[in-house]
Amino acid sequence: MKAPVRVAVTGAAGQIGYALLFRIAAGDMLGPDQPVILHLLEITPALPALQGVVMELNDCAFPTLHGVVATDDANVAFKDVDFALLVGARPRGPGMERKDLLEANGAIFAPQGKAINDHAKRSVKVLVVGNPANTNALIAQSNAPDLDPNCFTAMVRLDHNRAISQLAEKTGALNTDIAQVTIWGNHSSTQYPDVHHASIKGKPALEQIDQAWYEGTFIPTVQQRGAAIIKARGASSAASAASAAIDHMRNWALGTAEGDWVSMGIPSDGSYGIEPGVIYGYPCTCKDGKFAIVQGLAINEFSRARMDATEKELREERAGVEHLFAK
Ligand SMILES: NC(=O)C1=CN([C@@H]2O[C@H](COP(=O)(O)OP(=O)(O)OC[C@H]3O[C@@H](n4cnc5c(N)ncnc54)[C@H](O)[C@@H]3O)[C@@H](O)[C@H]2O)C=CC1
Ligand SMILES: O=C([O-])CC(=O)C(=O)O
Repeated sequence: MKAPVRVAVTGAAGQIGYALLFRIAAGDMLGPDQPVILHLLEITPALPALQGVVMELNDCAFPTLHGVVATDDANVAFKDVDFALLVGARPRGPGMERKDLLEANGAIFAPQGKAINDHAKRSVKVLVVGNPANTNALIAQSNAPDLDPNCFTAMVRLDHNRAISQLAEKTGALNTDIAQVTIWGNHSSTQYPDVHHASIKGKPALEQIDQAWYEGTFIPTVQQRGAAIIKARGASSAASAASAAIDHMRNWALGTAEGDWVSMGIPSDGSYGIEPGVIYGYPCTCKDGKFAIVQGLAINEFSRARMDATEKELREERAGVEHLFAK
């Protein structure tokens, strides 16, 4: 067994929290040889419910769970943490876009970014799940000037996994037969699920699906999947979101598979003509705890227009929250 690492999860008494904590504690995120100490943050009124979750975590007697800290104080929650999953935020209801949550949720991420800046390990890996995830990640990052900007990422992995599953279902392949799918841009309905470089059973995906299905069914299905789940369940996706968060962190910490990549919302460095200063979904490989953007992919006009549209939305979201950035 390795020495334990500290993993903060905010919104720990919420829907996603309930699907996430037990898997992290069981070793699904960092491996069965990596003990964790969970740091759980909630708002004060949710502390009794959080205590119930802590009781259940303890009752599982997980070999990899070496401790739990439950608190309503962000300075305690982020103290010395190696990983932080920022889930705590309001979910949307039917008929809303995720950016409609910006006013209610944006304000959560400035103080949390500052608390991470002041208390977390300098190597902390932060994943923002709470919506609108990309812009909330930007708010947190801008309030953490002492940390490497690349400590902050946003979750587009659920969209990535949805894209894989749609392709598998359409072509009768297994999820594991599909590689090199990309979600560019925002975790919103402007995201661009790109299969131009993807393969199914080692052969180009675009040769195995027709363009009409790609444009008319696949792209809108992936873009609108969150809304479809809300309509069906009456609540936003929780178990699949938790699973994607685990995938994102596991790959970031432990690496991506040879010959494949994953989609991560990361600070743009100008790659693919995307303006720096937004958190944008890119194809990434991970090694030794660091991510790198996959470079050199050919971008045709179809892709360019969609990559630019989602960048534009992110710049607009940013313009609406600049008052929350650290001065
Ligand atoms: N990026 C993605 O792919 C996805 C993002 N989401 C988003 O994740 C967020 C959480 O979703 P659910 O767990 O379903 O919501 P939920 O309402 O069940 O749970 C949210 C929890 O956060 C807590 N919370 C609120 N403010 C907080 C603060 N300042 N500090 C700590 N905790 C706080 C609440 O008390 C609540 O327990 C929502 O914004 C939702 O839209 C959901 C699915 C996928
Ligand atoms: O759609 C929502 O509001 C929740 C979410 O982000 C998703 O399921 O992708």
